[in-house]
Amino acid sequence: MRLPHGYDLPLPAYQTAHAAGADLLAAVPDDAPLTIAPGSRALVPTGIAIALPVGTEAQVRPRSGLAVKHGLTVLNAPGTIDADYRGEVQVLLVNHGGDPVVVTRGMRIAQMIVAPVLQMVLREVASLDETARGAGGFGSTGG
Ligand SMILES: O=c1ccn([C@H]2C[C@H](O)[C@@H](COP(=O)(O)OP(=O)(O)OP(=O)(O)O)O2)c(=O)[nH]1
Repeated sequence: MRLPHGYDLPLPAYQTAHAAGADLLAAVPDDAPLTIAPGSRALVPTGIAIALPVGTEAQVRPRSGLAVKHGLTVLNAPGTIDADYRGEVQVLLVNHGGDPVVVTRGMRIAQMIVAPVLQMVLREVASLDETARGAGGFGSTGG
């Protein structure tokens, strides 16, 4: 689904045949680009909402090019889009560079990866002795 302010933008797309992530576009207004000052963060709209298959998530990850060129990355990377979330996908950008970064409409700001999810079913035990391994770690096998 495209939200009203995202209508004229292309949908996120894979840039190569086997790319893991589809690039997310900034859906800031044409006449109101967003300037992110050094050390600041901004929640950037993408104009899209998605319905993921049950048993999957989408991860919002940084684009390496923006990180190396501008110090721009995703603050909460990887951002988690839950399968039952139906709101707008947003990208929390942070500017770790020394110069302000201007985010314009349609700029490829991050990438979205769909991945499988397993939910835990936790079972409480009274003691670690009930488990085959116990608490051994940090070289306990002699390595
Ligand atoms: O980078 C992100 C991360 C999350 N979300 C949306 C989708 C996700 O399903 C929802 C909640 O995210 P999360 O569980 O990480 O946030 P929370 O702080 O635990 O919020 P909530 O209390 O709403 O679960 O916000 C985004 O649009 N972009």
